[in-house]
Amino acid sequence: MALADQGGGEGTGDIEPPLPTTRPAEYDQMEKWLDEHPEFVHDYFARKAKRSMIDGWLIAHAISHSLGLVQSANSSGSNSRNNSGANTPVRKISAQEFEKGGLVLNPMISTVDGTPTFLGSNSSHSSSQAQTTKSYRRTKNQLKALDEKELMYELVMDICNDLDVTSLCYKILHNVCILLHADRCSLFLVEGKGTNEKSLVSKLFDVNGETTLEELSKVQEEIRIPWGTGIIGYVAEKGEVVDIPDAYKDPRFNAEIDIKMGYRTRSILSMPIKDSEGEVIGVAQAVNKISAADEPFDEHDEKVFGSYLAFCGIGLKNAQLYERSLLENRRSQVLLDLARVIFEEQSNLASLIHKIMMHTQCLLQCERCQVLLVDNSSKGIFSQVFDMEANDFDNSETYTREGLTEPRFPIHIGITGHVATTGEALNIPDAYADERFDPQTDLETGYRTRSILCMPIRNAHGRVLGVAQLINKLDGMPFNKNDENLFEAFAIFCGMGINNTQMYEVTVRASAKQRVALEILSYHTCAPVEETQKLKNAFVPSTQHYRLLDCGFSDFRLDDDDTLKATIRMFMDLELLDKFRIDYETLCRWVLCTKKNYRQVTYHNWRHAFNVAQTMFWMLQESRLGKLIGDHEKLALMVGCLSHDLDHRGTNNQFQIKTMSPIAELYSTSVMEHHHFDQCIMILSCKGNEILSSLTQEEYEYVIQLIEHAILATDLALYFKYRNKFFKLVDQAELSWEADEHRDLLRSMLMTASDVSAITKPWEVQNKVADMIANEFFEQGDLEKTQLKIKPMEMMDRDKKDQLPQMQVGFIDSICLPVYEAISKVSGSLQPLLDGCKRNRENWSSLAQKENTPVRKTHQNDPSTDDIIS
Ligand SMILES: Nc1nc2c(ncn2[C@@H]2O[C@H](COP(=O)(O)O)[C@@H](O)[C@H]2O)c(=O)[nH]1
Ligand SMILES: [Zn+2]
Repeated sequence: MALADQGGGEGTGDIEPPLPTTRPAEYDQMEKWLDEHPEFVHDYFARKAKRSMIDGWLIAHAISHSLGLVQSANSSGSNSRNNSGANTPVRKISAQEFEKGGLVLNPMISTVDGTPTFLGSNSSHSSSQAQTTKSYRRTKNQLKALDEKELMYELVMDICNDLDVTSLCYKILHNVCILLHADRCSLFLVEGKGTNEKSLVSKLFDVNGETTLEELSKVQEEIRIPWGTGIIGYVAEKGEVVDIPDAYKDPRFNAEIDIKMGYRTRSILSMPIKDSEGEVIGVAQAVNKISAADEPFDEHDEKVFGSYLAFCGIGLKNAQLYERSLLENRRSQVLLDLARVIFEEQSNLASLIHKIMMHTQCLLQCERCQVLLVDNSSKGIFSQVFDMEANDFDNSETYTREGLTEPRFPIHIGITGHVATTGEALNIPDAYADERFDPQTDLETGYRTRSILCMPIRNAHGRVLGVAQLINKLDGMPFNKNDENLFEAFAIFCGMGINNTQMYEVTVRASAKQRVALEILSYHTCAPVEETQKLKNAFVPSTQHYRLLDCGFSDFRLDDDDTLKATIRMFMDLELLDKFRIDYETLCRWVLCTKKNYRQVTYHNWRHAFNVAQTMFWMLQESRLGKLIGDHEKLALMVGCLSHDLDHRGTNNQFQIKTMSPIAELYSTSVMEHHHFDQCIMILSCKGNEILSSLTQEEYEYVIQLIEHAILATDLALYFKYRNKFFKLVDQAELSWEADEHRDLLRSMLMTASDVSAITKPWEVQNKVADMIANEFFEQGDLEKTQLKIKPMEMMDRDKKDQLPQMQVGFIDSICLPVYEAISKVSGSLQPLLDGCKRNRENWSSLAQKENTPVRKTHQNDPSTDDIIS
């Protein structure tokens, strides 16, 4: 928004109407008076200025540095660019400001009305400005009235607190004019390091006692003088004073400027300005002493000049250091802004690159900015090209013209190709003089490329992801060192941002692929409609029919359909359907699906899960436990038993770890048990399987937590961990139904008792089941031998199959008997389990004696068998 528009608010009266183009004479007089009374102006504004006026000033001064870009970008503060990410404020300063000093801008902030701005109300610029204006300055006439000592004191005081280089230089020259009665003064500052790179740049030129700083900064062009050239160059190089009475007689004098300015130089007094270490940091030059007889500068002038410049040197050095620190601060702010912008945009590559280009173009003030990304799969081509022109700021919709250029073109062509393939940054002042430059696009579009700055964009590992290219600086100059440095920092941030975004996109794709895979999987794992209908319509025989309340129950005589119906019968008898409003068809589908998700492995299959559930059912129905255990717990225990070995692969936890299976990557302990629980949740959440859907959220969370606990408890490692606590509570008759921890322990022990309950079954059943278990172990042992090339533990080594009886005795002694003894103490009705277990021990023991091998405590999860496991 232009400054004149600021007063548009009707009736605000804050801003004066714009001045007419031809100003009345008194305005000029008034302005002159104001110029001469800065302390009054300052005081007046401090008291009277409105915030809108200050904003107007800030905007006007910011805009003048940033060409038309700022206007269009400022107006983008509206929400019209939501998708493009253009709402993110862009710091509107150019890289040139880093070189020369100028406005000091605050970090980007939002104004009270939410419009993004970088024009903070308490900018450090205003504080430095305040330093230049707050000190009281005497008028020229007042100064004339002072004697030489007083004058020197006044003029030293005038400069000693000013930290703004431009204002300080102006004051120095203004004061030198007064001190030396010079007609004009100029000041040149040293730039660059090392004799070869050093030069002198005019800071202020031809200042006289009347010119204001504002007038000077409007008209002055930069004059650059090579080191050692002319009078100024000589003074700087030699560090000596040069006093020339008649300039035209001195061969070092260059009359060109006189000709250009229409001025006649007579006498010159040129003197080095040195810092406290004696290093020349600038040259001040006084021209034409004003005196009645046109006398040149004399020795006294040299002395006065020298004394004053000694103070000026210290002040100037301080101001330069201060300016540099502000510069560094601003550089950090710009890079921080960019970092923030980059890291807040991680999801959309196009939007991220747009933001980067917007910031780059604003900062480095160039006609075009391009980002070309190397194709991920085929490294030989650029697959994405983003192109932004300076005037694209005006049109939010066409901000990046990705696709205007052939989107897939070979990487090795032109400047960008060179940078992408070599990783080398290029700063080309004249594109047409560089043989790597391909003028084809210029020819086709009529555009004229002049200067190019091209940088590789790398990821954290140094891999080139693409290139960023700037074309034609707006000021017509080639890109300089400062541009290179800033652009390099940009490229580093871009690399990180682009890498993150690409990774994010890969992750999103992977996650989408995973979801598709899960959809397919869930289709295949869910029960088919016909099977569900068949089970739903089937007659479900009684508990007695299936002998579900026989302690010696075996599934051998049941076919698969019977196992499904018997499962439903158990849910019915436990009244779980009524208590938890489980839809009958949903229960049928869930049971079918659960069965389907058991693999056809030798032992850890659906039949095992069904048998475990039957033992739990028997315990809940036949013992006093059924009265003490709550309905939610019963539901969780039954679901837990049926789900506790879901998707078992016939191999144990150690095998998952040894083979570094994906499941072992997910979990470090109770590896398979966690997987069984995950599968259980997956099935329970599948559409049509939601048997817990009528529970309140709180109930649901509680039951799920109980299921998880129940399934994890089937890891014998956890059984060993917690059983002693339980045994102690039981032995000391301290088990309390009120204590959650005791209930947890009891449920865990019931899960173990059910899981290994084949050991309690009649001998024919136990013998057959033990055979299945042993065979599954041997299958794992075979895999370990053939695939892992390791010696399996004895229990899994088919060469040791004769040792099965004594191993079974070991299993009974170390795992089974203790748990059955403990739970039968909790409820006498559970004694049949202990009795059955003992009977089987007898049988295995006598077989072992026949084999004549000593009984060994042998089990994979028994801590006392660590020697065997290792
Ligand atoms: N050596 C034997 N191990 C057995 C027997 N019955 C069961 N088990 C093992 O116990 C755990 C139970 O956990 P699960 O949840 O995986 O079923 C498991 O390691 C079984 O292999 C047996 O008669 N002998
Ligand atoms: Zn099991």
